[in-house]
Amino acid sequence: MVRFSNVSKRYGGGHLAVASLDLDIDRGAVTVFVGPSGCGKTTSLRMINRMVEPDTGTVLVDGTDVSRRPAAALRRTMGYVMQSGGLLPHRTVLDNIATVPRLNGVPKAQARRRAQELLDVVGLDQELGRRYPAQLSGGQQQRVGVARALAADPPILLMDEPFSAVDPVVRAELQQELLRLQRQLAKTIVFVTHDIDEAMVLGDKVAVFASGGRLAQYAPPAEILRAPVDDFVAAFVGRDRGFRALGFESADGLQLEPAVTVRAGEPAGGAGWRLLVDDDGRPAGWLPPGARDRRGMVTGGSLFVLGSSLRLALDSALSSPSGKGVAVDAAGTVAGLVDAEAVLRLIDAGRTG
Ligand SMILES: Nc1ncnc2c1ncn2[C@@H]1O[C@H](COP(=O)(O)OP(=O)(O)OP(=O)(O)O)[C@@H](O)[C@H]1O
Repeated sequence: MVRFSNVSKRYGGGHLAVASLDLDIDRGAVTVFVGPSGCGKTTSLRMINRMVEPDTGTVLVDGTDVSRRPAAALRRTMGYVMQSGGLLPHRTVLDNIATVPRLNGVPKAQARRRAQELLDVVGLDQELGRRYPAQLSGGQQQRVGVARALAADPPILLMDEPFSAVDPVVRAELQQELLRLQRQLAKTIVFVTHDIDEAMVLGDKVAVFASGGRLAQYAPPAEILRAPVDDFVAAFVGRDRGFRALGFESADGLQLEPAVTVRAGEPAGGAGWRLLVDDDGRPAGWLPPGARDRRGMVTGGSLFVLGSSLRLALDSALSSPSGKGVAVDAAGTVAGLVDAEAVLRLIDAGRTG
């Protein structure tokens, strides 16, 4: 889809911003460029839509050298979302979203109707369409930026640190929204960030750049966590990478223990830890040894939803007051208990088997 072939760039006699980059970006997937500040991520991204021209090498989109296409026409085939949102302050939200379709000659009423639909797509209230960008929160502005990039239905979306100016909670929401959208739209997305966690959440593949514009590793996130190619990548992906890598491991095959449950209102017999459940069989909390009724109940501990990762399975056990994680099915009903050692045994079996 997008291919960098031996691409280099140096600005005004300085250091190499991008050094002999060879990279194939998969169609319909999210590719994340990640790395410390100044390592050439934005420069590489901007070479795709000719906002920056390479000194040597070629960037191909669908087999065509982008330098052979007029820059303005090329850019209209690619959505572009940037950190600041880049919205036009004197235009309403709807008119901002309709910008590219209007440039492409779509009549005003039709472009506005499409813009209205896109508000829904990115999870914004219809009523916000009449406002101006300054009357929106940072997270809302970023959603408008995504809607605007999608307006002409381009096959490629270029996103340059689009979520870095919003707080961590909104940022996590926007990441999940983007993944949801991508499941429906299957665009080719190139996403720049300096946040390795964001890269791991979003990327089907992650390109880790090092200083001097060198591509250090290009692989799916699980592989980068499991097998960083060198000390730079290992340091960049962080200390708890072993634990985070479990987030990409399936928990299928994990043996659950039967749960000793007590329904609210029933006598709480038994000696050890007992799990209190509501009338629908959903977990309410734990009764410690000796506790007779729900006045002695302790809550806390994450739930392990069946089908999710080993990371969540282990976390449910480690965070549980009883030391056993609570596994639930999709309806939230208790399915059994997770023992940390069972998780470790499964990891071990994967290593040796
Ligand atoms: N227009 C420019 N003129 C001169 N030097 C530039 C220009 N744009 C970028 N550079 C330099 O090129 C190098 C790569 O910059 P680039 O913005 O691509 O890095 P980045 O990895 O995206 O960094 P950041 O995460 O800080 O945005 C840096 O050393 C930067 O100072």
